[in-house]
Amino acid sequence: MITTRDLTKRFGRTVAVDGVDLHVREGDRYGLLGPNGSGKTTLVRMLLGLVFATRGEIEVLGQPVPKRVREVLPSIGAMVEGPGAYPNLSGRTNLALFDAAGPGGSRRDRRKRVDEALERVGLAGIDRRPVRAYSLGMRQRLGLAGALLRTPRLLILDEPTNGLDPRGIREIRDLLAELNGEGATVFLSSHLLAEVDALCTRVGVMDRGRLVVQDELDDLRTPTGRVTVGTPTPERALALLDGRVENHQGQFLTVRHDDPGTLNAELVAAGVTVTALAVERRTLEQVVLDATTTSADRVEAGR
Ligand SMILES: Nc1ncnc2c1ncn2[C@@H]1O[C@H](COP(=O)(O)OP(=O)(O)OP(=O)(O)O)[C@@H](O)[C@H]1O
Repeated sequence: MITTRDLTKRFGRTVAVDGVDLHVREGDRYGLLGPNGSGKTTLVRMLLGLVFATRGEIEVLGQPVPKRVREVLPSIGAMVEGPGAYPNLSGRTNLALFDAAGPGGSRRDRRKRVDEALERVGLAGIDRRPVRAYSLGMRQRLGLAGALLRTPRLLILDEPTNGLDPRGIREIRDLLAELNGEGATVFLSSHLLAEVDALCTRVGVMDRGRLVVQDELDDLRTPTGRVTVGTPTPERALALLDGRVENHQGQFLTVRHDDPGTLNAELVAAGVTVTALAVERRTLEQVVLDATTTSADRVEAGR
């Protein structure tokens, strides 16, 4: 769906995007993570032909970008850096104008399409208020409605939940999962780990212009070599596993062990009731921390 090779963008002496090989496959829910300034927005803009690359190649929906970008844009729903809207017009009028810029049938069809898009993003009840009176969250939803007008095969969204409250974030996440279930590939950038963790199946991590991680989320969450055991008799388990328990809290023990099966057998054979058993895995946060350098605004003490 999206492939880049050695994609690079320089702004003067700044290398905003540095040799990125991106692979987004059909059906993915791909989350591009990275701190502010790591190059996400520049990368997203290049995918849409809004910024020209200094070096490298881009293919979106099988076509080279920017050369053939006009052919693929009708199949893409995009929202990049704060939805642009005419502030003095209502949300509905803005969307109607946006819709009018594309192909698409009778007046009735167009109105229906606008209504459906507003409904999907939770703005069905909007009145005639101008967009300038909208909250950031409402603007964000309006931008998303614009991206959904033409049942896109591919959604490219830069920080889609920016400015939304927790409930709004949840709603947009559910909506994106639903659209993905209906066949749309979702590619989004975010600086929020939890958001990507909750929604995405595939993750890329940017660090100072470079793509330092790209993998399935499940494959990134490798086991840590520890198993969490729940038991109503933790003392007995502690005595049995002497020296292998790293942490003990109430009825839960964290045990250094590679194989939950043999651990369980050992506990049961010794008469310990096991009520829970879980392999501990690396969190996405750990993956990101391991892959990235210290944050750009941190100043280390010199020696
Ligand atoms: N038009 C531009 N001119 C000069 N430098 C730019 C321009 N656009 C981006 N940069 C620089 O490129 C780097 C990457 O910026 P970019 O906006 O792509 O990062 P980001 O990860 O999207 O961050 P944010 O979340 O803050 O948008 C930054 O150092 C930024 O200052």
